[in-house]
Amino acid sequence: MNQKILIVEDQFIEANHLRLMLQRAGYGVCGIARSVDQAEELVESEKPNLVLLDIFLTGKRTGIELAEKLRDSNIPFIYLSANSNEEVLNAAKATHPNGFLVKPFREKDLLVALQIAEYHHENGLESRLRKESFFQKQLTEINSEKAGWEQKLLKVAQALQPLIPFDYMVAGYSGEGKFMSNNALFFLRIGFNEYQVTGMEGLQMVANLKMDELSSSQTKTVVGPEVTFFNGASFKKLCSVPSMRKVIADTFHMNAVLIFPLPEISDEGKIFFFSFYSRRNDTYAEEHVALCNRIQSVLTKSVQNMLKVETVPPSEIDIAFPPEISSQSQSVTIFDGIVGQSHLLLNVFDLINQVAPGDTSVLITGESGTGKERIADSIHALSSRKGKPFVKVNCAALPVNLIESELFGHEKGAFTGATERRVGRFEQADTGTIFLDEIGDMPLEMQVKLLRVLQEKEIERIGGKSTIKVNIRIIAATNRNLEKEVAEGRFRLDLYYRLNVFPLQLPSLSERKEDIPSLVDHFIRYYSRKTGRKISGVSDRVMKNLLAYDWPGNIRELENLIERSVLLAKGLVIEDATLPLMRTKKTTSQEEDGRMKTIFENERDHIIAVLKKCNGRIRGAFGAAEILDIPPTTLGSKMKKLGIKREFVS
Ligand SMILES: Nc1ncnc2c1ncn2[C@@H]1O[C@H](COP(=O)(O)OP(=O)(O)OP(=O)(O)O)[C@@H](O)[C@H]1O
Repeated sequence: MNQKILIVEDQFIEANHLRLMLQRAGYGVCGIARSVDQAEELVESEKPNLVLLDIFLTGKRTGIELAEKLRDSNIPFIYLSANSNEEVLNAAKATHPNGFLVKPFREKDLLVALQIAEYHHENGLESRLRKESFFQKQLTEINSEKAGWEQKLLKVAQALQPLIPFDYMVAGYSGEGKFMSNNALFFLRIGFNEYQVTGMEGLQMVANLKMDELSSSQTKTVVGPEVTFFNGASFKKLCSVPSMRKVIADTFHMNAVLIFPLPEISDEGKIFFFSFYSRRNDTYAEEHVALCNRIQSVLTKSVQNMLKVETVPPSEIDIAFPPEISSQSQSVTIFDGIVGQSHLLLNVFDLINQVAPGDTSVLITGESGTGKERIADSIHALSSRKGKPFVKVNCAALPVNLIESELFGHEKGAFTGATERRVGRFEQADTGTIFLDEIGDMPLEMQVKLLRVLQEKEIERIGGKSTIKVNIRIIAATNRNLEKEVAEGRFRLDLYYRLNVFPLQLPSLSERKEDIPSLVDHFIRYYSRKTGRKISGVSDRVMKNLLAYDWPGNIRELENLIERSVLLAKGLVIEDATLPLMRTKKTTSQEEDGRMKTIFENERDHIIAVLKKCNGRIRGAFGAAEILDIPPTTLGSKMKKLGIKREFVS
């Protein structure tokens, strides 16, 4: 074991004790630092493989500051700390540690934590390399295909998504020019593997700008030769002056950008570049810059090839560039039964796609009824454990005195009433997955036992004399704020860190109201089939109310309401759906309730108003598409997305 470990700990006795434990286990200790300054020097001179990091140290700076540097240098680290308050915990969590040990800990805990950290670090590197080599393979395939420039770039966009998350991507030359205006492509993500692709004309139309206004924004958009990113406030500042970035941010509500130039490809001094935009305001980080630098040369070669085989000379491409093409690939069906296409849900799909194949523990958080159990089903179904046991345990529903025997099992005669041997849930889940729902409700004394299962992958039946090895993947879920639970002493910090290897936060329904129309459609179809009733939709008034409601019970509440309404509907359309009055916002006009409409509601209302004027007619002269100045196909897809049905508005 040639591992060099740096100990960053200001308590001399504790540091020395740690050194002895590590050396006994065969690790090399390359230094002990008492402050962040000392640690920085040792990191520089000794290049440790791993750092054990106390949070509060001698001097003003804390271990959390050092952690950020370690992350940038790709050095794994484990925090050593006593239970801390919520603020410190959140800051520590944000640095993505490779482990967390709560003092005092046993030698065994330390060694297991080290093994896990090494495993995750190597696994992380390995999965990164795997993803990157898969991307290179995809590029080779794309290059060998006989397809047009836009089709090829679309495939590049799809291949880039798992490496660089984005909601909008631009590819083209920086600055103004004929070549650029005909070849720049814009990719709006509208599904898991689905994009709407437009040229400049398409963007011009959606942004509602004149072509010369857009060209002038384009001229002002400078792209340098370096990979750069802007998140949140710095992105806002970047967009405070006119540019293409401002147009995109304003039109599609973006909050971060990563600019990835390919300086070797230039035309009359203009550099070819990709820009990735995200609606989240913290998406991009140094790791994306490093990734871009690693894939830059292969992507450059690939784009050069695509440009070479583009048969139509750029100057001959005229304005007849298809205003919109879209793509949909097979993989859209992998999340069968999980309805919605909001960017927040697409982010969740990306994370599931990333984590499902491995054995990593997953912690799903989110309000009650947001679909945590649904997501757990999906992770198991997409993993290599599919077809093996999937055992669900609701920790809140188990009586405290039965929970241990339920989870671990017991031997015959282990306690009064144990007349038979019982195989516990962990054993039942062997080779498969166990889903621990409502983990935040697990009593503290059981948490210690669960921690042992997670660390040692073995259990002991109550009254049993030997340990039993189990091979299980753990998915846990809670609607509680676990950080708060830890800070208030109700949840063990070390267990929290062991479960939180891969956190998955589900958005509430009120954060993704644009998914309501498709969820309503889905539940109506489901309950119509189930009850044998023929219901085709909800009236426009009902949809308005559903969109204005804030859904404290999330999807479950919506599902229950639709189930009830399907049963009670008098005709083919649900005309009445009673929502709790207190929480329904008035929808008649924004002046009445003082609430400003969202862009989504505004767009929906405007389209409905136009459709009403045209008696539901979409195409042709005086059709809604003509009045709205968008292609009928675009209007069709917008109506679908916004839950507008022609028959209900005419
Ligand atoms: N995206 C979705 N598409 C369709 N149905 C969904 C979706 N998400 C959840 N549901 C349905 O909503 C209901 C509630 O979901 P689920 O039980 O998974 O929520 P939960 O977050 O685990 O709730 P709790 O915290 O109360 O246990 C279920 O009937 C589920 O099938």
